[in-house]
Amino acid sequence: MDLVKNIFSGGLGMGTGAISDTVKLVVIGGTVETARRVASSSWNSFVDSFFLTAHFTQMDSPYEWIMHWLSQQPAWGRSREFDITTRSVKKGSANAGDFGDDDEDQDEVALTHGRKKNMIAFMPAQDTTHTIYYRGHWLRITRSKRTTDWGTYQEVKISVVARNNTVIKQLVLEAKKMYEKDAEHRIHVFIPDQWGSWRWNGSRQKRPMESIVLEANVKDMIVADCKDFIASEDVSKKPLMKWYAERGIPYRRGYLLYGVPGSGKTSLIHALAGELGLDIYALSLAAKGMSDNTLTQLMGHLPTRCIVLLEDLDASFTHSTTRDKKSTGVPTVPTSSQSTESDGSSLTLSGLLNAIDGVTAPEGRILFATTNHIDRLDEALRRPGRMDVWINFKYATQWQAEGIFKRFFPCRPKIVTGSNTPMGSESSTAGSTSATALSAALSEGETTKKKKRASINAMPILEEDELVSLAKRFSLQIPEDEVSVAGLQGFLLKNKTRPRECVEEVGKWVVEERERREKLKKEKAEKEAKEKEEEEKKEKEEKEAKEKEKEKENAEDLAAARKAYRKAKKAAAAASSSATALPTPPADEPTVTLEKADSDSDDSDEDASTSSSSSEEDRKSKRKNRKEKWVAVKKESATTETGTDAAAPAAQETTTSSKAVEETAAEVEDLSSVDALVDAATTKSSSPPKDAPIEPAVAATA
Ligand SMILES: Nc1ncnc2c1ncn2[C@@H]1O[C@H](COP(=O)(O)OP(=O)(O)OP(=O)(O)O)[C@@H](O)[C@H]1O
Repeated sequence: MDLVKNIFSGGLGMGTGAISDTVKLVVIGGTVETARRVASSSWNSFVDSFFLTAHFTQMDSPYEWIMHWLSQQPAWGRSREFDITTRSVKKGSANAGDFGDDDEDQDEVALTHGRKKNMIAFMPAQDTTHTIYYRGHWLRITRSKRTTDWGTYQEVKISVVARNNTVIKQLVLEAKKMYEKDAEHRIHVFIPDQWGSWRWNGSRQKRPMESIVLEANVKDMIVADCKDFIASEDVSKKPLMKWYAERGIPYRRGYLLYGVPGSGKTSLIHALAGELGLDIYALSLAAKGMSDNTLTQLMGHLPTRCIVLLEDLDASFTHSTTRDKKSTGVPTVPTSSQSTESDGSSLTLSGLLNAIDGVTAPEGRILFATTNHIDRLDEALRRPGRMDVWINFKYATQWQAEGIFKRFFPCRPKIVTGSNTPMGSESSTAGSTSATALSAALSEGETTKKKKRASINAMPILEEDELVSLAKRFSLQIPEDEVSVAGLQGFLLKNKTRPRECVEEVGKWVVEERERREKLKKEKAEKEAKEKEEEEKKEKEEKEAKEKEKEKENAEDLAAARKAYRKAKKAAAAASSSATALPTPPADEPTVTLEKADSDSDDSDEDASTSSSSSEEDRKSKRKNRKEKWVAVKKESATTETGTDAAAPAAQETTTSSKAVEETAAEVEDLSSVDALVDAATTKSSSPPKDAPIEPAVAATA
C-alpha cells in the first residue's frame, strides 16, 4: 500500500507530476477494462441463462423459411453492416432475403458482352447480431458460417428472452406459411445427402403442362392417372384407398419414361410435379456411396405425397460416365471390389427392387424412372407393379415441330373486330420485326423497364396467322423421327429473334445436323476401332513380355543346372581320386563305376547331340540308371570303409574319402531333380540358348 501511495504521491524519487499522471491513467484504464470485461461476461451469462436460442442450418428447410421471413422484415433491411454479394439471387428462395439493387430488374437474364448480369445483393453481415422486434419480444439474430470436415454451411441463430419457446414456435410457423405461400408457384427438389437423409436442393419455377409438346392423349392420360392415384388419398375418396388395401394391391404407382435423349422425359415430370403440387425427390443410383441400405433408408423417409425420380436407370449398375458404351444394361450384383474399391457404392438389383416395392417401401408415392435404353433394363425392374405405365419418347414428329415453333414465338392473338379485320395487320405486313416496331406496339401504359427489356430481347411478336403459317412451313421441313425436340429447341433458341429466317434456314440445318451425326458416328466407329486395335496391341505386347520372362526363367534354370552339374562333377572327381589312393582293391570299384558312369554320360551326350529329340521314356530310364549307379557308388564306398582291415594309417583317409563320396552321391541325387527341371525347361523353351546341348550332357553325367 505504501508503494502505491508513494507512486501516487510521486515517491520513489521520481518526483515529477507527469510520471504520476501516467501511472494514474494506466491504473484507471486497467480498472475500467476489467470492469468492462466483467460486465460483458456477466451479460453473456445472463443471456445464456435467460435467452432461448434456436439454430437453423442451411441443410434444412426451416433455414429457408427463416431466411425468407427475414427478407420480409424491414428491420433486417435496415441493418447497418452488410455483406455485398453477386451470387445468383432467386426470387422466392432463401437468397431472396437479400436486398437487390432496385435498378436491376430481377427477371432480367439478358447478357452483357456475353456474360450473365450479376445481381448485387446486400446481406446482413455474418457474425453480427441484429435485433428485430417481434410480437412483444426482441429477437437477437446472428447469421454465421460454420466449417466442418465435410464442408461449410450457413447458420442462423435466433435468441429471445422468454419464459418458454412459444414465441420461437410461432415465428417458425409464420415463416413456414409465408414461405409456402410464396412458393406456391414453385416445386421443391430434394436430393440425398451423405448420411442417407433427404436434403432440400432448391426450388424451381413450375412448368406449365402446355409447354410440353406431346400428343394430347399421352399428356391427358398421365395427368389423369396421377390425379386419380393422388385423389385416393383424399378423405372423401377413402373408399378408393380401401379398395387398394382390400385387394392387397400396393398403394404405389410407377411410371417408366423411356426413349431417345432430349425428347422431354424430365420436362414432363417437372411439369407434372407442378400440376399435381408435389415435390420431387431425385435419386441418382449411380451416385457415390449409394448402397442397398442407403436406398432403403431414403425410401423409408419419403413423405406420403411426393414424386420419386430415378433418372437414367440403365446406368445405375455400371457406375460409368458413358451411358452408351460401358453400360451393360444387365443389372448385376457388383463384385466386392467393384462395390467398395472405387466409389464405395454397393447397390444391387435386389436391393433396388426391395426399395421400390419391398416391405419397407412407402405407400402413396409416385415413382418416375427414366432411361434411354429400355432393352438394358432387367425384366424384374420393368414389370407391372413396379412400373405400371410405360411411355415411349421418340424423335420429333412434324406435329411436334409445329407445336414447338408455335410455343416458341410470341404472337398477338387475333382480335376480331366488327369488320373481322385482324388488328395490327398493317404493322405485320410491313414485316416489323425490329425492337422499335415492338416498342411502338407496346401499349402506352407499359413501364420503361418493360420497354428496355423488350429492346434487349428484341423478340418479334408475330400475328397469329403468320405464326401458324410459319409453323406449318417449318414443320414440313423436319424429317419424321430424325431430330430430337431438344435439338429443334436449340435451333430456335439460336434464332430467337428471326422467326422468318428460321423457316428459311431450317432445311439447311437439318442437312447439317444429319452430316454432323454421320461424322460423329464415323468418328465414334473410328475411335472404337482404334481403341480395339490398341487393346489388341497391348495384349500382344503383354503376351510377348510374358514369354520373354518365361525364357529368362528357363535360361536361369539351365544356368543353375549347369552349375550344379559342374559342382557334382568336381565332387565326383575328388571322390574318385581319393578312392584311387586307397590301398585295398575294393576301393577301386567306385572309380571304375564312376568312370563307367562318366563314359555312360558321354554316350548319352553323344546320343543327345545326335538325336536332340530323345523320347521321354529314354530320359526316365536314363535317370533311373543314373540313380542306380550312384547307389552302387555309395555301397562300394561303404564296403571300402567297413570291410578293410588293412593298414591302420589309411583308415582315417578311407573314412574321409567315403564321406566325400557320400556327399557327391547326395549332390548327384539332387541332380536328378535338377535334371528333371532342366528337362522341363528345355521342353518348354521355344528358343533354347546356343549351348543348349548342355541338357543331355547334364542328364548323361547325372
Ligand atoms: N416434348 C417436348 N416438349 C417440350 N420441350 C421439350 C420436349 N422434349 C424436349 N424438350 C426440351 O428439350 C430440353 C431437354 O428435355 P428433357 O431434359 O426433358 O429431355 P430428356 O428426354 O429427359 O433427356 P435425357 O434422356 O437426355 O435426360 C428441355 O429444355 C425441354 O424443354
